[in-house]
Amino acid sequence: MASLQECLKKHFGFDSFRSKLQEDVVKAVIKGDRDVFVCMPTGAGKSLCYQLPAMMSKGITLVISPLIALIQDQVDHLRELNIPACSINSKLPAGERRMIFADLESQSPKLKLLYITPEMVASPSFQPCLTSLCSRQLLSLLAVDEAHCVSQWGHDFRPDYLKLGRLRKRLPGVACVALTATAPQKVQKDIGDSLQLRSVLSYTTPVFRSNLYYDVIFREPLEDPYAHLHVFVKQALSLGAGAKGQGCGIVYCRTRDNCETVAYQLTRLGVLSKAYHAGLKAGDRSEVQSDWMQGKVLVIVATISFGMGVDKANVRFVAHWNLAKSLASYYQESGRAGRDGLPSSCRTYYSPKDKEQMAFLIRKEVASKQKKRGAQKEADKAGFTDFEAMVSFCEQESCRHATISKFFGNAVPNCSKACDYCRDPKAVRAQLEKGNHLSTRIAAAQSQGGAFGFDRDLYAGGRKGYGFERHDEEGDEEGSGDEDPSLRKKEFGNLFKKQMNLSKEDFVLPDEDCLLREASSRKVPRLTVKAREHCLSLLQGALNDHQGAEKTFNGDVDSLAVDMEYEVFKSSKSSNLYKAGVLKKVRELGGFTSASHVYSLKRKRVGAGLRGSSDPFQTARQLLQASGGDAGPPAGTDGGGFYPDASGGSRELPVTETAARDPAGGPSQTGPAPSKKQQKIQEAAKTSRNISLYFQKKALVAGETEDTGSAETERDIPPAEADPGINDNSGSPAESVAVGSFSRTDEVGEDFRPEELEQEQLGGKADPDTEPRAEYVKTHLKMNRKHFQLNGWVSGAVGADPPPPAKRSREPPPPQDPGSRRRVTFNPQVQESLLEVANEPPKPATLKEVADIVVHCLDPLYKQGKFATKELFKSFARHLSHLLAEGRSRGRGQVKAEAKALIRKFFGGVKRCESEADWRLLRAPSGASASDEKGSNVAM
Ligand SMILES: Nc1ncnc2c1ncn2[C@@H]1O[C@H](COP(=O)(O)OP(=O)(O)OP(=O)(O)O)[C@@H](O)[C@H]1O
Ligand SMILES: [Zn+2]
Repeated sequence: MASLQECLKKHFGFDSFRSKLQEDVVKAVIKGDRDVFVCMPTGAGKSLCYQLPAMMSKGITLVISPLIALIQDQVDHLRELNIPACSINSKLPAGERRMIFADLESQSPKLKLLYITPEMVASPSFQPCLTSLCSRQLLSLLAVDEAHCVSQWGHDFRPDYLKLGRLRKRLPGVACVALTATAPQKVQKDIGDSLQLRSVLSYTTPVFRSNLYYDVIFREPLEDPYAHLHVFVKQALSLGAGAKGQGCGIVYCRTRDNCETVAYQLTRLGVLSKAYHAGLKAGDRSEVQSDWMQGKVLVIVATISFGMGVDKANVRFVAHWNLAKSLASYYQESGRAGRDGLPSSCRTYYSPKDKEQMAFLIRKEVASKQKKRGAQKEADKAGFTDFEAMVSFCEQESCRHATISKFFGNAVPNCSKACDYCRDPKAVRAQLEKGNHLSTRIAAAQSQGGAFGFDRDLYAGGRKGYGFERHDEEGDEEGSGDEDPSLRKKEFGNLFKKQMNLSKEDFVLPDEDCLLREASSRKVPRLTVKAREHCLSLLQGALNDHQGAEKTFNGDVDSLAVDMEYEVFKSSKSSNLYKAGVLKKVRELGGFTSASHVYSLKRKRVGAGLRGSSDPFQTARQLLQASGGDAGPPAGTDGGGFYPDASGGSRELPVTETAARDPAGGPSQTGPAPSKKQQKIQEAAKTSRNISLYFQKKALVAGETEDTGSAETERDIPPAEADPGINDNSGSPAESVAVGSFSRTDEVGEDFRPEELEQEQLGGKADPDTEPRAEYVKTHLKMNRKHFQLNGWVSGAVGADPPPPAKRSREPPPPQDPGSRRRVTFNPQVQESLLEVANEPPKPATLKEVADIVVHCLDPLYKQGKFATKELFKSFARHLSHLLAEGRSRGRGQVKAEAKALIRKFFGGVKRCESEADWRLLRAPSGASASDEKGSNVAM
């Protein structure tokens, strides 16, 4: 029999093991007399720990992996190496499936590795196969990848992983290897218990990485946080005067908007940075990633969706602009720095507001988990405790490395001034004291419950614990389409009536964990905390339904709810006004939509990820027909310099006693290049033709060329045939806007917004380009009409025939023009409220709104041929929007005036825009009104 080394070379093309630890694990697994637990960082080569033994054993290795996409990566990779690997999954065409089963049932199956999800392994259809393999002793090893998913304490808990315990019982003679990159102590214990690991050999890499310098900066007290970040980036990348600079960096943000803004600001300050998030088209995303990988872009500003599988050695810093959701994830994300072993920095910008928002999101996530699987208190605490650990990391006066090591059950390391506390404890204290109001709150909260007042009983109570039932989420759960909208209206109305009947003295102070801003303010007469919380939950639900795309945590959208509520609260003088304001926002977001809308989004979302993609397992046929391919020797990977301190060792301890783990771990995704299927997933999530697309990539740098993939973005805009009114600007880069604009003024009323179309797209709307287009438009119109009717909870016109369409205009309606809402007969009280809203000082325009305005203003000029290319038009629109949105709060009217003024100014200087350099000198308006501007050579 060939030696271990020979097999390593023959099958995988590696000359040696990546580390002693890897070699030890492989040997232990091959020996097979004990179960093995492996905790090694991402990219350290865990897969080989079962793949090599699989190739050296007689039978088949069953690999459990949580995601089809991850499985596909692995299977693809193995096939490239000419290794017989396959997966059985629900997406497999019947023919392929039959062939795989036939092979498994044959006397000597060709397959060596069979990848399967925990759901599939527990499914009745797989049982006969499993039994047959067992009874013929053809199962040589059970490998459980991403084993932390088994733990309710782990952030990626997957209930189906719990079924593996039962599976284990059915395979008494088969050794098991459990692998993870993320395992705090209690997770390790769970893994051992749940998988019923026996006499476990534990192999782990210590978490401490001496080359990483950790620090925490309180963001709020900073005068100019972006400038602060910029200084940090320059230092980390050695970009000082005269210095050549080295390496690159990652800034993590929670929201897409933050990504865009931070990237813009850093670029503006001189460090070329690009945003990376799920709102970008797949092509743009891989371009950004590849530019960053190649060093063309120094800083990637990303949501957490970036980084899995990215294996770049010279990341000199990882900064968190927003708080990570747990210490485990923070460690994992920050651990992407310094993989070459050179000194690197990990910084968190901490903000109490961030903390509140994150707590809010976690609570929401927990509530939704509870809704799905019933109360599981222990599990639900995990999110909070892990988050509390993250907060403590930021707020404690102690060594950051020590905090991390303890969290993962390691001994306290010798930090040697590799953190801000060990370097300068006084400065850390001073910073904490500066955030004094914060500490006071924490102290109060801690005296009641956990840090931040996470009253566990309350959380365990789920949505009820939140104060009252949140019907806004019920429809989603049922997905049945038979939800009665009047219930919502009634609930809302009753609540208000009840709350408003309370006397002043009845004002109930907010709970400690109340997320409302200025929660105890009595500014609005008769508006109670409870009513505000209810409104917050409505906004939150609407935002979630509206946005829906970024799956990782979905934090992006939900966190806005708190701000939105506060915005309405701040600007409301009466509770009626407040109520109208909230409803308006909910409606704008497409809230109170019919359950059928909710259903359609759900369906599409599933479709986006899993349906309609080219079958990733097509090559199974070839494989089983032994055509194999001629992959030749595998691409070797240089293993050098990876985690210089990644030493570890085997200890003959039960997992429960193990102290250990990884640097930089995380849910795995092998290979940096996104797989075909992942690209499919990304693509489905991308196709936003909303105006926000104009902002979703680069373009922040003057002189930078624009990708032409935008044509793709627009290809699936519903065509004009559905209604001639849509047609009037076909071919224009702003056609997406036109669809929305048309719709607003069409019979469905002014509520049909381009954002809704975007939502459909982001939510993975069943390919509009395969759906008959007229049907597509019709569906939207119908849906919107229903939504509008539901919104008309005070309307006498619900169900009434729509009046003839208003004159079509390509301009959006004035933002708060009550007259434009002609279709619904409002209850006078609310009508009055809306009028009051209209008289309120203008709301500050969001970047999206600014963009919308800018494109509307620019579109005619594009049509007049004032831009050499469509890309220039878009790039200019982005630039202008950022200029106008930059740090200033003005209403839409003012923004529009300023936009027009700037455009006039610009075209006062150039006849036709030929290059990005043309607008290099264009500056944000300094309060000059449109009428002040002169010299325009364009009519607007
Ligand atoms: N002995 C080795 N020599 C060189 N390269 C290796 C060796 N073992 C593994 N690798 C390579 O290291 C890379 C990372 O390996 P792998 O994907 O198994 O990491 P992992 O620990 O499973 O990470 P994750 O946590 O993402 O699952 C792969 O490209 C793999 O081919
Ligand atoms: Zn320290």
